[in-house]
Amino acid sequence: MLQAPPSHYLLTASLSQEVDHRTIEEVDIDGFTLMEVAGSSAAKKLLKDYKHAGWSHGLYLCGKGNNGGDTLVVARYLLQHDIAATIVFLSGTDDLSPDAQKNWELLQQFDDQDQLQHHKSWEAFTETDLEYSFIIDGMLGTGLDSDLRGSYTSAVQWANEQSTSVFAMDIPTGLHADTGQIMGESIQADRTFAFGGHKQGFYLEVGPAQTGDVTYCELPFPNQFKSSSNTFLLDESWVPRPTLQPGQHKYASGVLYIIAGSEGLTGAAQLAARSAWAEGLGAIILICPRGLLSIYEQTLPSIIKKPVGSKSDEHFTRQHLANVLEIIGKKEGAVLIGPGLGRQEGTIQFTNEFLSQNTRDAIIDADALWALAQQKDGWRKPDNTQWILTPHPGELGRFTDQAVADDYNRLTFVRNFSSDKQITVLSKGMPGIIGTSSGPCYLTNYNTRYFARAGNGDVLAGKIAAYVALGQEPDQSCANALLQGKQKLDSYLQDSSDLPEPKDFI
Ligand SMILES: NC(=O)C1=CN([C@@H]2O[C@H](COP(=O)(O)OP(=O)(O)OC[C@H]3O[C@@H](n4cnc5c(N)ncnc54)[C@H](OP(=O)(O)O)[C@@H]3O)[C@@H](O)[C@H]2O)[C@@H](O)CC1
Ligand SMILES: Nc1ncnc2c1ncn2[C@@H]1O[C@H](COP(=O)(O)OP(=O)(O)O)[C@@H](O)[C@H]1O
Ligand SMILES: [K+]
Repeated sequence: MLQAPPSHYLLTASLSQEVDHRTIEEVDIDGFTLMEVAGSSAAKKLLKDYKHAGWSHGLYLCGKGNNGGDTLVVARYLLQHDIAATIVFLSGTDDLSPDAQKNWELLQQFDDQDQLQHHKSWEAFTETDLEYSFIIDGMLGTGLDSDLRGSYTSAVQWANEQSTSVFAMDIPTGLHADTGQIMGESIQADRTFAFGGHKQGFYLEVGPAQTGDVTYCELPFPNQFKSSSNTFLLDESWVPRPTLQPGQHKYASGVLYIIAGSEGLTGAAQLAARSAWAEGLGAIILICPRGLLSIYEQTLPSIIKKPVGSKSDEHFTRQHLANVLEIIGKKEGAVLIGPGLGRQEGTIQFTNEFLSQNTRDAIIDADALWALAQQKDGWRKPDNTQWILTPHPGELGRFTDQAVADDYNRLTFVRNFSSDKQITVLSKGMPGIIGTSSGPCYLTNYNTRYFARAGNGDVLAGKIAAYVALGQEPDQSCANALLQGKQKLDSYLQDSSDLPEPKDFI
């Protein structure tokens, strides 16, 4: 099972509030202290990372809640470094949260050189006309409860039009912490300092474009308070690399059966087989309709081919079922089914009967997903097997009548679907989402659009299947396959500005 470190737990707004609250109530670290840790941590990172930027004057946009309070702490630290501060209180200063109020009083005491100005409304501020070295967004944090109201909208629009860098405290104002949707308007930050946890919405919908770079600032929250998070950020900083143990015998270091290909779609089978082979498997056995054997004999020399049916067969049908089950019954191994199978009626019947009788771990991709979805909800994974489904958004949508158009709904659906069906689901797209049978979901944070070319799904399925055949858990196999593709993408882009092709990810 994947085990994300606490820095990679993704928080919703309510979980953030619960963690704050429990830390204050149960471990007796008060809110003022938490605010000090949050603001000082962001301030120190800013001072360190931008020490050569020649900052002289910052603009701080503050709401009346604790997000505004964090921002006043930042202003105080930077003032200590001779960076003047203009504070704009969008909701005035009469109704600040108690900790923000304390910090406002404190900040004024640190202004011994008259470097602090403030305005008690957005309208009061727009009358002035100074140049600022940066803008800090401390208007709203996890307390956002609706589309932006009042002058918050104008302030956000104005900040987004400035050429100055914008740094968001905790979350860009207007971005929904759970869904990644924009609530009317949202700050488009250059960088976001996430206090005590990344928010789930950073990685959904437009989240990545609004947050800019995300910097995690640790707060003294006991890890167990975050443990009800069921969503995690997947990146190479923590996912264990696969440990491949080449066996003495070809059948001892992982056997993968691939059931793929049909007339006109043999390329998908070849890409999946090559991709899996590159991971060092002992043996790959490509089961194919006999009519296609000659193609694979020429293109896949390292792969063992087991043809079924007669020479005129160019797609799978039910008549092949007994033979296929017999082949995969011979040696332990995993099964990849789907790439290029086609959607003939006979193939759909073959696939569904195969899946109901197969007792091997199975990776179900492409046309096998199509076949499965034809059964509507009337399918169950046989006991004692592990299944991984790898749907792209269109394929995922066939398993549900609910809308999965936005990422939050997709995440919710993937979580419920994986747990109801007791399977692992790799929902392809941006972000990629791995859903597991026990509940946890994992989100990618990199640009997956480079993979949106025909054939990349076959390569990905081949990699996942290879890792399963080598004995990795399903969630780990999906994570490794995704991140391996990302690594290949990064190194490809270092040398080339062309669009990568599927072969570049093998
Ligand atoms: N001690 C702690 O707990 C810690 C907290 N931390 C920090 O606190 C942040 C959460 O603070 P928070 O809960 O005070 O909420 P926050 O986002 O500042 O604003 C709430 C106010 O906004 C208003 N408002 C809401 N929606 C609005 C809208 N659409 N348009 C306009 N106004 C709107 C609403 O006003 P009302 O409707 O009540 O008049 C409400 O009063 C968190 O993100 C982190 O930065 C951590 O750093 C350290 C520990
Ligand atoms: N390494 C990877 N990391 C993230 N996403 C990936 C990776 N490889 C493939 N994908 C996802 O798979 C999709 C391609 O799969 P799919 O649409 O099924 O294509 P096809 O079956 O035509 O090859 C990409 O758009 C991307 O979302
Ligand atoms: K903010």
